[in-house]
Amino acid sequence: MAKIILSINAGSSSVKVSVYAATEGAQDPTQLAEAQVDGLTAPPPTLKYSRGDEKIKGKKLEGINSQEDAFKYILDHLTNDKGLPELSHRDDIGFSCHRVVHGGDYPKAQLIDDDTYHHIEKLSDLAPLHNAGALTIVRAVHHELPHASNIAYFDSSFHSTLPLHVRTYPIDPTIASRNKLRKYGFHGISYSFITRAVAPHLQKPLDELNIIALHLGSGASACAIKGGKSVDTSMGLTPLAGLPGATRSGSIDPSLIFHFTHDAGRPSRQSSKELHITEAEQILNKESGWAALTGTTDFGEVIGRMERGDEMSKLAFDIFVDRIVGFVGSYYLTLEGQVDALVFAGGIGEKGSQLREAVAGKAACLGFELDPRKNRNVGDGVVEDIGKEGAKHRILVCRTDEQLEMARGCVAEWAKYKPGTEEVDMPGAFAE
Ligand SMILES: Nc1ncnc2c1ncn2[C@@H]1O[C@H](COP(=O)(O)OP(=O)(O)O)[C@@H](O)[C@H]1O
Ligand SMILES: CC(=O)OP(=O)(O)O
Ligand SMILES: [Mg+2]
Repeated sequence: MAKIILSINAGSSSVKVSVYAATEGAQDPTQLAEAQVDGLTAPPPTLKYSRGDEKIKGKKLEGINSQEDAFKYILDHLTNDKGLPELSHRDDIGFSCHRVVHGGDYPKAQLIDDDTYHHIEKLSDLAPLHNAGALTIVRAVHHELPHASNIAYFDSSFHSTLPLHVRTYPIDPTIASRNKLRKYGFHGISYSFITRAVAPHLQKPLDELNIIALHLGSGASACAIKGGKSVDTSMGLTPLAGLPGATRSGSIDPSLIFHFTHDAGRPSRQSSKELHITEAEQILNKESGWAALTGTTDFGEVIGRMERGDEMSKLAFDIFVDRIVGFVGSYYLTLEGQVDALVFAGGIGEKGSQLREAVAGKAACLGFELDPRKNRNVGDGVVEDIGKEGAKHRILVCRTDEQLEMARGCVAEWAKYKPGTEEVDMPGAFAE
C-alpha cells in the first residue's frame, strides 16, 4: 500500500520539507509537494510552496523564529491544502526522514529510538547550528505524528570513508580518541545525491567516478570524491571548518579568537538548556561570514551589491572565491589530476553564475574552462554541463536534492523502517 514520506531538511537558514508517495519495492518515490521556509537568519522568513501547477513564492511569515516553528507551519500548510488529498490527515504519514548534520560515528541512517535520540543529542554541541534544531523537529514529529517512523540521515555518514591521515588531527592521540576529535565532514546527503546523479550523466559506473564537488549554501563545503567515495572534505570536527558561510567564519587561525574576545571559553549569551555553546562558537558560527562583512546573509544580495559597486560585498565575494579555489587546487592534487568534473551545487552553486565564473576563471589553468553562455543560462535538468566544448575537464551544475536522497534511502530500506514493526516501537521515546 502507498505511504506518505515526509522528508525534512533543517539547514542553518531554512527548513525544506518534501512530500512523497511511495510503495514498497518502487524505484523512486513520487514527489507530491515541496515546501520551504527560507531566511531564518535574515528575517522575515518566507514560504515557498509547490504542488503541481500550484505555486507560492516569497510569502512573508510572522512569528516564525526557529526551525521547529518553520516545520510546524509547513505541516499545517500541507495538511490544510485541499489540493493534497493524499495528506489530509496526519496519520497518512508513514515515514518521516530527518536530515541530521552530525551523526558522529554512524556510517548509515538510523531509526530514531530513545538511544539514537540521546546519542544525537550528545552530538549537538559539535553542530550547534544544526543538530539541536533538527531534534526539535524530531520531537515535534514524535508528538504530532505518533504513528510515523522517524529515521535520521546523517550529513557525516558519506565521509565515513575518509582515509586515516585525512581524518586525523595532529594532536595528542589519547585525548583525540577519548573526546572523539577528528574530521567528520558534512553535506554528505547532498554529496551522495550529487555522486549518484553525476555518474549516469557522465556515463560512468559509480565506483569509477572522480569529482571535485562544491556544496555552496548558507554553509559551504568542498569534497574530493574518488571512485564514488569521499576521500577529503573541507568541514571538520564541526561544520565551522573550511569555507566561510552566511554566518560562519570558516577556517581561521585558531589563536585569533583569543585576541577577538577575552570571554572565548565562557558559555555564550545564547546558550540554553538544550544547546551549550561558548562565546567563541557563537562568534565564529553565528556572527561571522557574509553577515559580519556585509550585513546580509543572502549571497545573492552580496553579489547584487557588489555589482552596484559596494566594496565590502566585493571583498566578501573575493574571499569566497579565494577559499574555494584553494580547495579545488588542493583536491586536484588529492585526485592526482584524474578528475571527471568540477561540480557546483547548493543554493549559491546552483544560482550564482558570477561566482561560478570567477572560480572557473582561476581554475582554467588546470583545464576547467567555462562556456559563459551556458553558465548564464543553465538548463533545467538535474545535472547540466556549463563547460567549454573540448576543454580538458568538465564543469557541471547539479541541482542537489537532499530530501529526495533521504526518501530514496527510506524506500530502499522499507521493511526495516516500516511503522508497526517491533523495531519501530518507541514507548517512552525521547524522555527529557
Ligand atoms: N541568485 C543567487 N545567487 C547567489 N546565491 C543565491 C542566489 N539566490 C539564493 N542564493 C543563496 O543560496 C543560499 C541558500 O542556499 P541553500 O543551499 O538553500 O541553503 P541552506 O544552507 O539553508 O540549505 C542563500 O545564502 C542565498 O543567498
Ligand atoms: C552542514 C551545513 O553547514 O549545512 P547547511 O549548509 O544546510 O547549513
Ligand atoms: Mg543546505
